[in-house]
Amino acid sequence: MMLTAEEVRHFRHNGYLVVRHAVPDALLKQTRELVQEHWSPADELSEDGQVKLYRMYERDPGRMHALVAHRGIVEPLRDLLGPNIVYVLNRHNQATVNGPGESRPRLHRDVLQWSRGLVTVIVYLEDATVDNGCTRLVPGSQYLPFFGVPQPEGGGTWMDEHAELRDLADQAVPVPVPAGGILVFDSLVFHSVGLNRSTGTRMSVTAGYRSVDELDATPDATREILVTGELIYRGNDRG
Ligand SMILES: O=C(O)CCC(=O)C(=O)O
Ligand SMILES: [Fe+2]
Repeated sequence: MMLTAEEVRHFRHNGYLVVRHAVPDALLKQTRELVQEHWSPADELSEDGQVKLYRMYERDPGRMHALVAHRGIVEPLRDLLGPNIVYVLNRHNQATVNGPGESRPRLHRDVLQWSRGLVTVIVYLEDATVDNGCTRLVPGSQYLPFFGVPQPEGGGTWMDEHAELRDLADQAVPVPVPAGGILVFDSLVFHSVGLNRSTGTRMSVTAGYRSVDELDATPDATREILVTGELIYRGNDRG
């Protein structure tokens, strides 16, 4: 075990966990350079006001694999998800540049429901502080019921579209994480980027992981990358 039983319980109960010093400086620098090669300050802003560069793995499989399969990330994930884990290419797989004053934060979930679960990992390439718009989240909100309404372009669920959830918006807490640290959360936790009141950027990579699906006999290699263990199949339809 890399995480303690208390940390695992914290993740399950509150829905998130911060792991400091997960990514070493050289890998952090290499990833920052990669993002800088693909980012232009003129890039269009996302719904919540950030520049988001999607399909990062496809843009540079070598450097992205080095990051998303790095043991500083995968080892804590093993304690949460078991020994067989895939990185998904079709949710997140993105670099984010949260620029000064740009964001219009909206709390949301990254997936619709728990039985098709996902874990979101945000790797901070620069310090994420209260001032420059660190991620905010509502602890324990992974246990709230299903709030469907799929978005037109896929993605999760916006809290502000559900009147029943309005009072919870005030319960979001900021989670500062120094560069090289990661925030791991149950993708059902309501969260958002924070407003950047500083003069600099807050650069990060957002990644989605899940356990290998023991009932999927034909994993789609074009949409998931094994990062540890093996692609097991345990369906009892094999005669
Ligand atoms: O960058 C952040 O702090 C949050 C990003 C996020 O929620 C997302 O990309 O889905
Ligand atoms: Fe999100």
